[in-house]
Amino acid sequence: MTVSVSPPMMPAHNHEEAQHKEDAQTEDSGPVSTNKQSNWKPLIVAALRAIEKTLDGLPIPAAKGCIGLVLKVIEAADVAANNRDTLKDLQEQYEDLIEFLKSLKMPDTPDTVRKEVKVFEKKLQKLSKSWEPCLTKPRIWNRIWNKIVKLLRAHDEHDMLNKFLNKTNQAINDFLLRLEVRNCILNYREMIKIRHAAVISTICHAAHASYKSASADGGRTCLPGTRKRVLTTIEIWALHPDPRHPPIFWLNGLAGIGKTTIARTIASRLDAKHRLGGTFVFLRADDQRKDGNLLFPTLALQLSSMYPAYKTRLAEEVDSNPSCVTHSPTVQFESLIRRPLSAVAISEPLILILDALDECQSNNLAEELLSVLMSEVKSIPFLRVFITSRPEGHIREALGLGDTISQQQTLVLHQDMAIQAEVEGDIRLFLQVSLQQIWDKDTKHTATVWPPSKDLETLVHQSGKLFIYAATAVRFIGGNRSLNLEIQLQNLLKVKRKHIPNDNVEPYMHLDQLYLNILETAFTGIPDTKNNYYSTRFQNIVGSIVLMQKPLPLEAFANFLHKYTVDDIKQTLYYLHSIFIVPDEISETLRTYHLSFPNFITHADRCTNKNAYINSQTQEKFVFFRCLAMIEKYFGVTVKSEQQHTADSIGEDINKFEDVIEHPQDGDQFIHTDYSRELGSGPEYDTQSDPGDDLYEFEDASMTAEIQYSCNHWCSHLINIKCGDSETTKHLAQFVKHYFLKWLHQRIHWILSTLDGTRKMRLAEDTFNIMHNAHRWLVANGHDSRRNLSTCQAIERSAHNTYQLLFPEYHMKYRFGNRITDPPPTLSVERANMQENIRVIDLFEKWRACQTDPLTEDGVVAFREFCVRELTRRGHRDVSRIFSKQPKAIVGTQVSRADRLHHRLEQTQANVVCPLVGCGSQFMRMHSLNLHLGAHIGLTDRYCKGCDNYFSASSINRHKMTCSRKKNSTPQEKVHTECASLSAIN
Ligand SMILES: Nc1ncnc2c1ncn2[C@@H]1O[C@H](COP(=O)(O)OP(=O)(O)OP(=O)(O)O)[C@@H](O)[C@H]1O
Repeated sequence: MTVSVSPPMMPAHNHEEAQHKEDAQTEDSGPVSTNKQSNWKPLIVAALRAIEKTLDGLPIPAAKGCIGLVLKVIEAADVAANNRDTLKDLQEQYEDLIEFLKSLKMPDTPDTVRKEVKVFEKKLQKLSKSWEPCLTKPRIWNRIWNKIVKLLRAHDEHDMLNKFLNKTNQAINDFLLRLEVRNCILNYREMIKIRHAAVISTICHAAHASYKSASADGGRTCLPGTRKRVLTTIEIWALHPDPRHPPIFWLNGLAGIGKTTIARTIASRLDAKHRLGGTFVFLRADDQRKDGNLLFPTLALQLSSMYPAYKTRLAEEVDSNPSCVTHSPTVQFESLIRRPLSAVAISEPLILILDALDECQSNNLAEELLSVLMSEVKSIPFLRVFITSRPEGHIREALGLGDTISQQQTLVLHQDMAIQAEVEGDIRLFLQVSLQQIWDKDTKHTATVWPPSKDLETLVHQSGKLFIYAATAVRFIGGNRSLNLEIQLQNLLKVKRKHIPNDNVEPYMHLDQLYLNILETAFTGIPDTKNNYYSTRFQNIVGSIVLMQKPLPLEAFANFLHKYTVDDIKQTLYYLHSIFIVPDEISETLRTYHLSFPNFITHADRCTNKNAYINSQTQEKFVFFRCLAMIEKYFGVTVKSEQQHTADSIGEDINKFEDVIEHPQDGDQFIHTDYSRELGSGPEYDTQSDPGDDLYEFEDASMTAEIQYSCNHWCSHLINIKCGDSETTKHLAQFVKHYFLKWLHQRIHWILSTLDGTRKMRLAEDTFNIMHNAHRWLVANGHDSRRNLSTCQAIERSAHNTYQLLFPEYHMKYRFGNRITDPPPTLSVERANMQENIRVIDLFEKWRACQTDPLTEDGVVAFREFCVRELTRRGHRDVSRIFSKQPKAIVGTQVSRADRLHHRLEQTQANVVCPLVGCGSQFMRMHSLNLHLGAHIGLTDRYCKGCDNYFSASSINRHKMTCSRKKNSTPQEKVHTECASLSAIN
């Protein structure tokens, strides 16, 4: 901002100005004389004009001419005086303007405004320069001549000044207009940005799927100097400049051979070159990372952080069709990857990485993802996909389809001769570097080379070309500082005959030996008898860790096991630090380093140590019983307050629901299933719909981690137990009789109180899968036992009633045992609309983002209009019907009974405060605030299908009674359930 405008672009500079002052002094010698002059002047002019008129027609032309001249001189003097005033005003205006422009040069002025100020200043300068010569007086030093010239030029100067004034005003107007337009554009852009950010934030994704997220071994990449050939091959493929180069690269190999480490190294190298589009590292122990449905949404989010144009297009796509995020992989790819990518001009390779695809929850889904990639990626130039997995049959099959030669490149780590020749050297280097580091750190004898080359060679040989061996060996030798390095090394080197399993063949023979060696150290000094305290403790602790569906924090795990303390667990795992990550903090999770260990220890052929071998049948039963015990403990003690809460939030219908289950009525539409036809005779569990597998676990802050685990996973342990086990059947029957309904109520409450539509459906689906699978397990036991039959019937009845409660319009179509994934589309639309209604907080946040003033009563009205606009834009039907006539007053808001109750309950522990000025109501949950805000703007979002009307939260209950009286002919519950279920959603 170096340009400056000088105000005196007028001719009245310096001496001129002085001259003016002098003139003014001589002309106006004081207030009195001025007054006199101004009083006399019109009289004189009038007299002269009268004389001029009387001289008309008289033969004295000179006299008339003289009078005319005098009149002209007087007029010119007036114009000149006016010019002086105008000039003065202009000067003042310029000075003001310059002051104002100066104030706009402050550091906090937005760049756009600075730009406009600069342009405006330049314009003013130009103006001043162009007019200065015209207004400058000739320098004549004679005062009389000066005055004469001034009088002669008075009219011209007047015109010039007028033009100048006009031009200046025009410049000012231009400046203001440009500022306003720029501001509007900025606001608009900002709003679009906020809107896009809000849309993108709704995309369901796996938060920790990127290669940068923490992993079990600290996210290590290949040790420099190792895997040179593999890395080069992959990099050449990835960065090949031909856009038609095979777009898919599949790296496969045995467990623990080092695929993930290679993928991570490639990812970090491509990332450094800005060629990495996104990564998804599948992991079976993580609910989101095992979910293939989240692959494309997660990659899309990662791509959007790379390309702004992609982000904009992605937001538009999701905004116009929000369901595309949860649709089939084909639709997801089209809407989330292909179309947004078309907004980006990709002229260099862009790589997506899918690591450990074999850990995707469902084989079918993995195949579907691969087939989408195989058919779609080739049509996007430069887009490439790098996939790693174990050589599983379904992946091999899926990648074997189609024109594989032109589409994909495959590298099999354990079969490629060149790589196999190199791997020994890599493992040697890895062992050498890692063990030497441990030695130097531990002993400070940095001059000694350790381990001796003979021992090193033995270790290299024993590794069997598996990196996992080398990595575990390094952890075994140096992972526990209290153990002697030499002794640990020697323990590893001794391969005992008994550790060579009978039928063990390559490739895991050496790894199994390593695990057996390590396990033996854990049993040192323990009597070799079966069922002693230590081996039972080992079985229960290690068995639970390897069989549980997801790792628990250390303390929660101890609580889950109940009879073992944190110290017991640490003691048991003391010598197993190379296999398990045992955290120091009890709040951190306890887990295995590598999946190869659970595979090993649960196979009797591989794990020949009888004390250590985990019989999965026995241990699954142990974990199942612990789950039931946890649920029993929770519902037996704490459920009372929870039930109160449930009844408040969902309405009384949950109690009616209980009645229906306990005392079925004639009107209930049960579909009595022919078990043999519907479910088959044996336990053919649908592993895809295993409750543990397809679960977005509900995290309830009132529950501890072990209780949450038990509620979510009890059935996934049940279905792994052999059918017909009488002890399990007995426990299951007890559970169904005493706690199943309470467990189901809890889940229904979760489902109904979940606002996120996808999550809601998932939770519902998982709840039905649990019921179906538990039923299947019982059916597989046969119906001969009376107890079995009644347990089966109780589960089936509960499932029907739950369906009726959740999907009242479609309960006739429900068939027990079928998947519930696809409720008819109209249902989804209606539910989506209801959810739109209640997203008051979302809307409010959005609205507040564009507001600066505090929210007054007018603000509430404006907010309500905003809601109407937004809901209409989103295609909500009958928006006008869901708002009452007047928004409620801010102070003393009448909220529903449930809100008031919440308010009262939550006064002690408020988390959120109503943001409206003068209200100040406090709530514990966003849900309650949401209801409350809805009440402020007069949202009547409770819908009754019985009479097709909307009601406010406070009047829906009253209406229910009237409505049921009107509809005597139809089953009362039907209407009530409808009202209740929808009101409960809110
Ligand atoms: N080049 C390498 N340099 C250093 N460490 C390595 C290297 N390759 C593998 N490792 C280590 O070996 C262990 C096993 O490797 P990784 O997890 O990559 O195997 P994987 O083939 O992906 O196994 P899985 O198929 O079971 O997932 C890890 O602890 C890893 O840190």
